[in-house]
Amino acid sequence: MKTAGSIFLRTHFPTPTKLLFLPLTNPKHSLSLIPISISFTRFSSTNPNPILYGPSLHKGTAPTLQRPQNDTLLTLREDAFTRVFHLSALRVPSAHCSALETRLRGHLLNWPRVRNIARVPGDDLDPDLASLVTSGESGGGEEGHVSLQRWIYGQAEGDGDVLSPVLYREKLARTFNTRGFVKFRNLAKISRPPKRKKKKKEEEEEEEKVKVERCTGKKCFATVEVVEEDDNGGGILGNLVEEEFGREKWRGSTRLLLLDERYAGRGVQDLPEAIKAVLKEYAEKSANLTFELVRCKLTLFYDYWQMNEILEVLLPDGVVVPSAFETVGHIAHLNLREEHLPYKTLIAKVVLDKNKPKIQTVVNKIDSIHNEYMTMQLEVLAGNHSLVTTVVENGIRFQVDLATVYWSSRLATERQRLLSGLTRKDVVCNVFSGVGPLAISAAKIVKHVFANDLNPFAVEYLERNSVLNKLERKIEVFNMDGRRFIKAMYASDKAQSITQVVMNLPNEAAEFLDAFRGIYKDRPKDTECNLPTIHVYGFSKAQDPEFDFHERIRIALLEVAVDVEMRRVRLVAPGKWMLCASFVLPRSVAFANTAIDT
Ligand SMILES: C[S@@+](CC[C@H](N)C(=O)[O-])C[C@H]1O[C@@H](n2cnc3c(N)ncnc32)[C@H](O)[C@@H]1O
Repeated sequence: MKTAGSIFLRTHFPTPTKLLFLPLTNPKHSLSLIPISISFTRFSSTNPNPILYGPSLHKGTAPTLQRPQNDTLLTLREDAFTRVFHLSALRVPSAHCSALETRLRGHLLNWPRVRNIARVPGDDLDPDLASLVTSGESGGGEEGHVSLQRWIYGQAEGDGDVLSPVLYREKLARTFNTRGFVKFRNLAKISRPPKRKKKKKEEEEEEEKVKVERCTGKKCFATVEVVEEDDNGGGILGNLVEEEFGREKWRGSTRLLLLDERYAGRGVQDLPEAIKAVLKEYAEKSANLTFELVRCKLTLFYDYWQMNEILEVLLPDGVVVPSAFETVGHIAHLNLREEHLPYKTLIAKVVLDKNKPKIQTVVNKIDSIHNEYMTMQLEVLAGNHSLVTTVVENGIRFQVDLATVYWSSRLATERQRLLSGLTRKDVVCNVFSGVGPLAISAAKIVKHVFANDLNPFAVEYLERNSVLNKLERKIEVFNMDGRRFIKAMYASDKAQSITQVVMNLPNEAAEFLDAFRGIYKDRPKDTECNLPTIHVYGFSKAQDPEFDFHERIRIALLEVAVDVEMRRVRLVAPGKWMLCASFVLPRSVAFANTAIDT
C-alpha cells in the first residue's frame, strides 16, 4: 500500500559553535592565521561584523601557509591552498534533485563554480536494482518487495517467471546434493558470464576508479564528502524515518543538495519554513519520499581558486597583485613592476596554472622597446620556451616569433577600424607592415597590397602568413627602409594605383612623411593623378595631443595647409596618447620641387 510521503528531518547538531581560521591583521594579505571561535549567531542581521559571503582562502580550515622568504625558496605548495568548509546538505532522491534545486535555489549554496547538486560515493544504485527497490516510489514497499524477490530469486510467491541461468543454477545448487551434481557437469558453464563481458565490466570498474581518483586528487577543484555517518551508513538523520515514523529510509539513488553556508551546522528546526514547505509538498505528492539533512565537508583545492585570489595570499602586504597580461597565441606576456621581480617565477607559475591549456608559456618583458625592429627582450618565466606562436585575428592566422618580430594584440581594434574603411577598389601600401596583421587582413578586402618592413624576420613571417592565408597572390612583399620604399613605389608605375598608405611606426612615422614631398616633381604640374589617403600613427604627451601631432605632420611635409582628420587611438601610458592622422596627400606636396634627399 502506498502512503503519502513526508519530510523526516531532525537535527542532531550541537549548539552551533565552530572554529574558523581568520587572518590576524589585514584580511587581504595576512598569512598569519589564528583560530577564533565564532557563534553561528554571526549570521543574524544584528551582528555588526558579519563574515563575508562566499568562498575565500581566508575562510574554512587550512594548512598553515608559508610566506615565501626569497626567490630561491619560491616554490608554490599547491596543498597550502586546500580549504575545507563544513556545510549542511539535503540528501534527496536523485530523480527529484533538479526540480528541488530549482525550487530551493535561494537556500542552496551559490558559490562560483561549485555545483550545488553533489554526488558522493554510494549515491548511485544499480539502475535495475533501483527500479525494483524504488518501484512506485515506494522506497521498498510491497511492490518493491515482490520485484526484489523476483530479481533475487527469479520468482516471487505465485509468480510464474522463467528463471534466469544464474537463478536456475542457484536453484539447482540448493536442490541437489553432491551426488546430484554429477549429473550436471556443465553446471558451472550455465551460469558463468561470458569472458568478454567480464572483461568489459573490469574495464568499466577501472574507469570508475580513475574517475574517483581524479576527483579526490589535486586536479579536481572541489570534492564533497558526507561526514558523521552513523553505523548503518546513513547520514546523521539516516534512521530518523524509522525511528519517528516507522518507515524505511529511501533506498534508491540519491543526491546531495548543498545548503547555503548560513545553514551550516543548523538543525532541522532551524531551517527556514520555506525549505520545509517545499520538501513537505514533494513528500505529500510522492509516496514515501524521504529527505535527510546531513553534514558534509566541501573541500576546495588549489585548482579552485582564481589567479588573483592565490596571488593575493602569496604576495606580501602592500604589493599590488598583477591582474592583467597580454596574450599572444599560447604566450602570456607580463609586464611586471620592480616590486614583483622577487616573486616573478611564482607569479608566472600561477598565471600558467590558472590559464592552461590556452597559455603554455609565461614571459616577462625585460626592457622597454628601443630597437628599430620594435622587438621586445623577453624572459621565459614558466612553461615551454617556444616564442613562436600562432595568433588568430578576425579569422586570419598569423605566425609570429616574439623573439624576432613585433606583435601587439592591443592594436586589433584599431586595425579593424582601419579595415572597415577599405573597399575592393583600394590598393594599399603598408610601409611598416610587421608580420602583416593589417596587410594580410586588408588583402582579403582590397585589390592589392604592397607590404614592407625593415626587419628581415618580419618579412619572412609576412610571406609565410600570406601563404598560410592563401593571399600571396594579392600581396607583394618588400624588405627595405620605409622612406626608400615610399620613394621606390612612387617612382614606379605602381604609383597611380595606390589609394591608401598606412604608416604604423608611432615613434617616428610622421617624420617619414617627408618622403612624399616631390614624388611627382618630374611630372607636368597639371597632370591628372591619384593622390593617396595617408594614415599615419604617432604618440604625443602634449597637453593638446592633436595639435602637437598635426604640427609634426606639417613640419615633415613642409606644408602649412594640410586638412587632417585626427583620432585618439588609445592611452598607452599616463598622459601619452597614440593618435592616428588621416589625410589626402596635398597636391602641392606631391608636385613640390624641393624633394628632400636622404
Ligand atoms: C609598430 S610595428 C607595426 C607593425 C605592424 N604594422 C603591426 O601592426 O603589427 C613597426 C614595424 O616597423 C618596422 N620598422 C622599423 N623601422 C623601420 C624602417 N625604418 N623602415 C621600415 N620598417 C621599419 C619594424 O620592424 C616593425 O615591424
